[in-house]
Order: sequence, then structure tokens, then C-alpha cells
Amino acid sequence: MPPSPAVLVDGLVMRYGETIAVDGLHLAVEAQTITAVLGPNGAGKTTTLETCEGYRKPHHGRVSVLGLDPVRDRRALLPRIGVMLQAGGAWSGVRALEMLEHVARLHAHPLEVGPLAERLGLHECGRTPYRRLSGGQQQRLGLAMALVGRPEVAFVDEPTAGMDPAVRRTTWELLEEVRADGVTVVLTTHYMDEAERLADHVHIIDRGRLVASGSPLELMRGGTVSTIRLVVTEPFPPGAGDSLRAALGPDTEVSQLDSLSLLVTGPADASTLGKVSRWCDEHGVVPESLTLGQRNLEDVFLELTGRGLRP
Ligand SMILES: Nc1ncnc2c1ncn2[C@@H]1O[C@H](COP(=O)(O)OP(=O)(O)OP(=O)(O)O)[C@@H](O)[C@H]1O
Repeated sequence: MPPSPAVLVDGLVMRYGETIAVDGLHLAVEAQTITAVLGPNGAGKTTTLETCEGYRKPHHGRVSVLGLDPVRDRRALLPRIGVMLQAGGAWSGVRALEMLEHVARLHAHPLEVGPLAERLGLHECGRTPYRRLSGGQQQRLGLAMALVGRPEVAFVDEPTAGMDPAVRRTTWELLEEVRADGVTVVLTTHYMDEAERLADHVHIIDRGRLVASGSPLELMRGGTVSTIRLVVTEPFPPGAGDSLRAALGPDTEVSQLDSLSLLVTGPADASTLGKVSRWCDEHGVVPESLTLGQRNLEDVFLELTGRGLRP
């Protein structure tokens, strides 16, 4: 029998008034892995995580974490999970290190507070009340609070949003270390490089529904294998995507990523490359780069939904 998932979301429906935030979502998270939930703004990622954390009750369907119901079994579950919310999570007047020590005491085998705070650069603001911490400091404290208890499952909502590159790398290393320590990590992110580097498994959601699941490699290999990325120096003329699509024929798909880049998916062979460069020539488009490559997670999302992942 396969091991039971650490987190199971089974036909979850969540509504805010008329808005359907999560629309019959199914996903399973294998224990001791890092699972990334990807999706554009408003896809329902935070709502799903908050339901797994026991902050919201499913309107339909079921959620189970470590075999427990996050609402009904909240008291039993709380010491076994770590939570990093997108914002907040600490009392406004509490000092940063006091808060971290408090959370550590709620768990049976916490990490040492000092070294964790030092690694996340929290020692320098350890005596600062939470409300006076900068946004970045609050975020690092939130991450430390999620991990300090050595939880069995850590839910981290956009852990590196807005972090500088060095702290981002430290965060990635920390998440990899806790996974090696046996922690199951469920994270949401908008950063493709984060998901590609960290995640064992990715669930892509859009409009509250699962649109694809797999390891980053499986997702990037599935379907069309190759891409040609055309980046230009001046914005494309209106209708450029349609015009290039017509020039390339039915075997290829053309998506406009932004005003300066187009992605061609399909056979990225010499003939297609020749057609792209002829099209540039005929339309007065000056390429800055024309790159052949395997599609990345962002391309996968675009192919599946026709829209980009980033805000
Ligand atoms: N408290 C709320 N009241 C009303 N609508 C809400 C509330 N929270 C979320 N929504 C709506 O539910 C939908 C899903 O939101 P959610 O925050 O779960 O998405 P998300 O994928 O986490 O987005 P983001 O990447 O921007 O954090 C969106 O349409 C959002 O506007």
C-alpha cells in the first residue's frame, strides 16, 4: 500500500460570498518532500493553505493533514505543524526573539533559537517589537516561527517574496535542510526558479482548480519539448503574435510573454528558426536574442491556461 499523504485536499470548494476561490481542488502531498503550489494571483493558493492550517472550514470537500481534520482536531495538530502566513502571525507589541522563543516552547523538540535567528539575520532586531520590524524582518521572523518547532509539516506562504538574493538563498538552504530532517514542506510561490530548484513536486492551480501536477522535470518535459524565445529591443507591433503564428504554420504555438518577448512552442528545428528570423526581417523587428530551449514552468503554465503566472 502506498504511504498515506501528509496532506490531502479532496474536492475542496471555498467561497467568499459570490467568489469561488477554490473550485473542487484535489491534491496530495507526499511526506518528507517539498511541494510547491504554483498559480497566478487569486488562483486560490492562500485559501487552500489556510484551510489546511485550520483557519478556514471547507465549504465542500475535505482536507486532512497528518490524517487529522485541521478544524476538528486543531489542538492535536497545532504542535505538529508550522505556519508562515503571507503577513502577520505575531502580536504587535512582542519582541522578535521573545516571539520566536514562545513558538519554540510550544513544540517538543525545537531547533535552537539563537542559531536560527542568527542565520536569518534576526539577532540584530531581536529586541524590536513586532510592529516596528521592517516588512522583510517580519517575513524572516515568520519563516523562523514556521520552522523553529521542527514541525512534521510546514506550510509557508510565499516565503521569499521580496527577499534580497542572499536571504533568499539562505531560505532555500534552510528549507532543504528541514526536508532532509524529515519535515514535509508545502510552499506557495510565484517564482519559477524557486519551484524548479526546491520542489520535489509541483501542483499548478488556476482559478481554484488543479491544472497540472508532477515533478518540475516531468512538467517541463511533458507535451511540447522545445521552445524558441524571441526577445526584442523595441516593443512588438500590435498583432505580432498572430502574425508570427500565421507565418509558422499549424505545428507551432506562439504566446506573447510581455511587450518584449514571444515564446514559440513546437518543433524548434532549423526550419522554424529560419521562419522566425525571416518574419523578424519582414516586419522590421530587431531581435536582441533568439534562444532555443526546453520550456520552463512558466511556459508550462502559459500553455495550459493561455496566461502568464506573474502578476
Ligand atoms: N477574505 C477574502 N474575502 C473575499 N475574497 C477573498 C478573500 N480572500 C481571498 N479572496 C478571493 O478569493 C480568490 C482566491 O484568493 P487567494 O488569496 O486564495 O489566491 P492566491 O492564489 O493565494 O493569490 P495571491 O498569489 O495573490 O496570494 C481571489 O479571487 C481573491 O480575491
